[in-house]
Amino acid sequence: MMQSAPLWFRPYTRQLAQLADLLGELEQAGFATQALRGGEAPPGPGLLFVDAETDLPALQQELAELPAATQLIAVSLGPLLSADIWGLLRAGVAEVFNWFEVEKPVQIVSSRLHYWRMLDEQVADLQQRLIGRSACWLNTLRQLVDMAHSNCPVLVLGESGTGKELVAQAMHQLDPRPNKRDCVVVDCTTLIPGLSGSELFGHEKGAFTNAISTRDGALALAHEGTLFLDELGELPLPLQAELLRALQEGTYKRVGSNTWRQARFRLVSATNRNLAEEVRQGTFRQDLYYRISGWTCQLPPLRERKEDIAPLAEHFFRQHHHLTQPIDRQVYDFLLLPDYPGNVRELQQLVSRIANKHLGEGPVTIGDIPRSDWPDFGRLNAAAPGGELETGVTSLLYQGLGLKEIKDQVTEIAKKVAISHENGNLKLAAHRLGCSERTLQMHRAEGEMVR
Ligand SMILES: Nc1ncnc2c1ncn2[C@@H]1O[C@H](COP(=O)(O)OP(=O)(O)OP(=O)(O)O)[C@@H](O)[C@H]1O
Repeated sequence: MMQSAPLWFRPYTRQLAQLADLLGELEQAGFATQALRGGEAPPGPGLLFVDAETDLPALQQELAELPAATQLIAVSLGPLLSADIWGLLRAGVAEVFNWFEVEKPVQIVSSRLHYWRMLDEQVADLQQRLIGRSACWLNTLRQLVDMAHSNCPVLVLGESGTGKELVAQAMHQLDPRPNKRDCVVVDCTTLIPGLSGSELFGHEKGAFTNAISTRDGALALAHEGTLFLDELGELPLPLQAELLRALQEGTYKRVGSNTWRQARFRLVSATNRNLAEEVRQGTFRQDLYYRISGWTCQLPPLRERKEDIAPLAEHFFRQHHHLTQPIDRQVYDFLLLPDYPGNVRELQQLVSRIANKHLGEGPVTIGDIPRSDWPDFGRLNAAAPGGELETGVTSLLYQGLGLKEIKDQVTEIAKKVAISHENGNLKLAAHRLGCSERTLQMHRAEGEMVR
């Protein structure tokens, strides 16, 4: 099968005869390959040909200048040291293998490309519902697709309002199991230990007062589907033991019954608590923690992905409030100011208040912001004596930094904030800062080197 776009490659080896053979094998398998010259932007996934003689530190520096999401396979034409392999992976390469050591090397390339195509399609689809375009959010979405295609139990961690439930639902939707059934949500804050987990395991008629009929619990309802345990950190200790048994054995008993029943489901749990810390303190069972956290997905707080605020706000204005008119730039600028301890939910509520105050058919403007939501002008004037900026600078001073180092640090923060607030658009960020675009390009390249 011929690929639509050529598969680009860059040779970092002098074994040109072997390289030609290997490219021939790829061509024969239907891959059109094309050498990418230095300075050219990668048009899609690519191959890096290396060997034991390759200057890997220089290559790693080169990789740091590529866009963060570039999909790369390193193909070695000879054995590499383990440290070099890990170095390449840390530099952002997804796969490293020795062409002459593995069986079916073409198949490795082809499977990886196939997976990446599926990944890109599913991430683009997810972005319609799980809004965000920041690098860390895109990483989260890629991880989400990976997790959905694995069998592991997944633990979703994140502060309140970061989208844990949304992520769990998306994982169920992406789960490729044929004939999968429902996603059953259990809010662990509502489980009552006195009922011995009737909500989870079900009960027999007469098992306790008010058990007027036999009822299935969440495990039975989630059979062949997904069980989503929300706020798992709140699960009472006695129920943790029973849940562990059910997960280990795949069997459970209804409350008041002696019959073992089977349930097979995909487990997704979520919490905003630090479960690892709770395990250390003995308030959460270690064995259960290991059982539920086959894969851990940490959702970033909104304050760490401010580029996502504008698209999220736009989504809420358009989808939730059906506003079609333009949103004034000053409104977006205002929305960037809060720290959002309540994360996306807090932004959603703020957008609702603005949308509800908006009148008529004109654009949404700064006058639509309710007075109670106005910025804390004291905090905004942080540059004034005694403000946050002064506190920060004082701390740098006492760390022994001189005027130039302090100036450099403040400059770097200003560049980072401006780029983030302009959604990565260097031209607009440079305009805001009154500096050249090139100054910001250098800032970005340095940032990516520490990626
Ligand atoms: N990336 C996103 N795109 C669109 N809507 C989002 C996104 N993230 C969160 N939301 C919305 O924000 C609200 C809170 O999300 P959700 O309930 O999934 O968060 P949570 O982390 O489970 O919160 P909690 O821990 O408080 O239960 C929901 O209305 C959800 O639809």
